[in-house]
Amino acid sequence: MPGEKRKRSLLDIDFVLRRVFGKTSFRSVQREVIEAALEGCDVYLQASTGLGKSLTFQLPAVVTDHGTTIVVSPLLSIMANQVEALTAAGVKAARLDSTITPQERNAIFKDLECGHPMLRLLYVTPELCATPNFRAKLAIVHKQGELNRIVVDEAHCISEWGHDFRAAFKQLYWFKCEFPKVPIMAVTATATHRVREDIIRILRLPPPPQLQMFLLSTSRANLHYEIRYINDSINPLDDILAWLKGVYQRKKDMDIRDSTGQRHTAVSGLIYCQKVTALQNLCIFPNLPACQRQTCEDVAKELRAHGIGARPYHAVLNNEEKTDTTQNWLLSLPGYDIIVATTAFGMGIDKANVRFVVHWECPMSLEAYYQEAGRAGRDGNAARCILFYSRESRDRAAYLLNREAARGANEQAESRMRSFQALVTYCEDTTTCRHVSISRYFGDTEDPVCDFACDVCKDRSAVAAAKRSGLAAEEWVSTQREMNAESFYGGMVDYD
Ligand SMILES: Nc1ncnc2c1ncn2[C@@H]1O[C@H](COP(=O)(O)OP(=O)(O)OP(=O)(O)O)[C@@H](O)[C@H]1O
Repeated sequence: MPGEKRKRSLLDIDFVLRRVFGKTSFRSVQREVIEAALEGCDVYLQASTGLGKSLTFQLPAVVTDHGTTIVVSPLLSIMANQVEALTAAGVKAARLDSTITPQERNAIFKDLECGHPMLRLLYVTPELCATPNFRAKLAIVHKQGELNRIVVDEAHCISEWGHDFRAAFKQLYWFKCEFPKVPIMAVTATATHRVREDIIRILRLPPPPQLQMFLLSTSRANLHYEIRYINDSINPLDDILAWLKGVYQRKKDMDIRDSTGQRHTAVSGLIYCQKVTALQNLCIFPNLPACQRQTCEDVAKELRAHGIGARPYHAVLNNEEKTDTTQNWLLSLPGYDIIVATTAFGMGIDKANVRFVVHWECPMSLEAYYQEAGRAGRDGNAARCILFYSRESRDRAAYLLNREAARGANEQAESRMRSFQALVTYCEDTTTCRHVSISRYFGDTEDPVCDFACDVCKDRSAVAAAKRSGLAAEEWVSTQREMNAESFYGGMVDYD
């Protein structure tokens, strides 16, 4: 970008922040990242969930008065939500994926080839970037001097050591080979040291100072992390009901004092449950104890029976039901305070006031847990992240991972198992601050300050006692596993 224009862009960023994005000030390093992008640098940005990383590539794309930014994203839902929000803000943005019509696709291609594309941001999948047709279109845009920047969102998907490896991401090295002068911006919340090295190497990002690295702490100070130790005979439902009722009561008491008049049950939350429907459940886990057979449907129904506005969300619902549930939850409507969902829910969904995220059972990796828990408290206010951990659910998750590895269904089995082990260590540990454990896993340079925002820092000995009384003994679990494999794994052994 010529000097004068660049200076003007730098002056315009505060105006665009307010006018287009409706924000009053920049958060954290947003300004520095945006300035580096506008200076034409390649950028690596690693920062916590919910920090506002999207703005750091969206704003430069808008403030530059010509040209297009290509955003490579792994998930259609993320693409759809970002394009919708940008369009609502009056920004010309589109996505090229399987969901658009041939007419829409042609219109996008026509715009790209016209010499002065109107599209400021074009969201694409990594698979599309590997196709000769799309590459040829980009070559035209580049030749016309209108290819401003390539953004690789969720860049950890590039690494086989990452938790969400996607083979097509590895082909993105093509951008630097073909367009060496077009800056690349790689963005992620969840990269370990090894994954970070892979991202930089595979994308062929240049050394500093052309590459500007922004490595921020993964810590989310406003999240309160806690583990609740259980075993197969304990149903998390009773615990959650008691906790929720306590929250509502405290809100009710405060409302009376403050006369705010706000609905005291308006506490937005997400409960992650592994299982989908009773049918699927019965097929896979026919012999599990009742509480372990709970599905999204069951949990939502139980909560509703206690007057709590909970709705299920899973793959078997039809699109209309899914949209209805999501929209009403986003609007915080009565009856839609809590979504009980499989982990597929939440990708790309940005709801500011989620006050809690509960994991009903053991998640499959520390990265997945950090990302899912990170959907709480995106407004910066305090939020709770509760994980119900049992050794039986740990072993069932490990069994599934091993089975997947044995079937050769996933070549990244080893790294998935390593990340799962990290999650188990995190759960079993009763002496290290939860924020510190997460930060160290991601290789943050400094330990975060917790300020009693986790169960360990609040009361270490109570956590140790809860673990002793809540978890089944290792000996018992291993005996059950060996002696009663079929009922322990709920028929999964037969299922093979
Ligand atoms: N400067 C700002 N002031 C106020 N809100 C902001 C600012 N920047 C971003 N936000 C808001 O922060 C929220 C999170 O932003 P975004 O979705 O970009 O997060 P993210 O860093 O990509 O997180 P994740 O990795 O979890 O997806 C959004 O609602 C966004 O509008």
